[in-house]
Amino acid sequence: MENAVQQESGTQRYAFLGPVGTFTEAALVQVAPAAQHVPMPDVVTALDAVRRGDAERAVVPIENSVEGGVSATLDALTSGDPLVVVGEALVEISFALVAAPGTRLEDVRHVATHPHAWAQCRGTLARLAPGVVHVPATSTAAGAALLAEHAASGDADELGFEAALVAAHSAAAHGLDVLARGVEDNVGAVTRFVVVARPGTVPPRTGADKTTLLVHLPHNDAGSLLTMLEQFAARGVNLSRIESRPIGDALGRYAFSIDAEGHLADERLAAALTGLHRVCPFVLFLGSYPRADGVATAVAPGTSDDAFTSAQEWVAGLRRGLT
Ligand SMILES: O=C(O)C(=O)Cc1ccccc1
Repeated sequence: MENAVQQESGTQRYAFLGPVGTFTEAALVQVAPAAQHVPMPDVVTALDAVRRGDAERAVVPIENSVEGGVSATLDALTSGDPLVVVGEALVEISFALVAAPGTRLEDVRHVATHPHAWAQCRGTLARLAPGVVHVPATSTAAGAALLAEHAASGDADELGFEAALVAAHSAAAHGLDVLARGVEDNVGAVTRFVVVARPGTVPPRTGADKTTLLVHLPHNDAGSLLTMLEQFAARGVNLSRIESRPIGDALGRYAFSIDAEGHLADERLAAALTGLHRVCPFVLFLGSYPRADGVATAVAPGTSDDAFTSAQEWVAGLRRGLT
């Protein structure tokens, strides 16, 4: 079976946040090593490639243990033609500082990298190279690629940065000098990546699944957040992530991006969804998929599939006049 999946992914095109050497590529290698890997310049372009049918899947970062949610991904997933999450991968994150051959640490005043990479290394870099300034890049590897290109053509001075922060595992591959390794502020940080597809079939339930949703609050008064959360709590559904994103039409209007433990096929999760549908003006189902850590969903007493179906049968019986 695994071979069949592998073979199938071997013929599939997976768009990812490129270029080669990003953490996202490392996540893609975990989930579909045999697939065709198609680097994209940013998350929006990677997701749009799936929307257009130019790729079957996209792999993009969604959350990390230091900086929290990746807003660009959360927003791009939920605007435009529908997409769903069909899988996830976890990558341990460690960074290296690279520069054109011959550059000394004391020459480094500006460092190009992805904003999430900068946020995870700024403390260490401030100690290593006091006064150093961040130059935003679309990815870690994109900054390094520019450095390598300009070093080769001898016009590195025009670039506006002297170094790049890259994934430690690919530091050697850029053809640059490694000035420092392990420059992250938090050792053991992890980033979570999602595999995204066009809506269609939902991956089968494994017993260790997550469901991703976007929800608008029922009404804007005291207790509206609680009303939404009660839909999960009353059915014993635990949340592994919840964060607010501005809806964008007016100040103070927020949507909630949520990961719930469980699968659409779980009765307790289905019951939570029906509750949300009743009380919230907008609920977007963004997929049920196996958890990367394989941790089985905890089932509180009275929230198993059997408990839900026997309760439904009892009510059905009452309606038929049985007592
Ligand atoms: O830029 C990359 O290499 C990415 O894959 C995005 C990213 C950046 C920083 C931490 C985790 C993922």
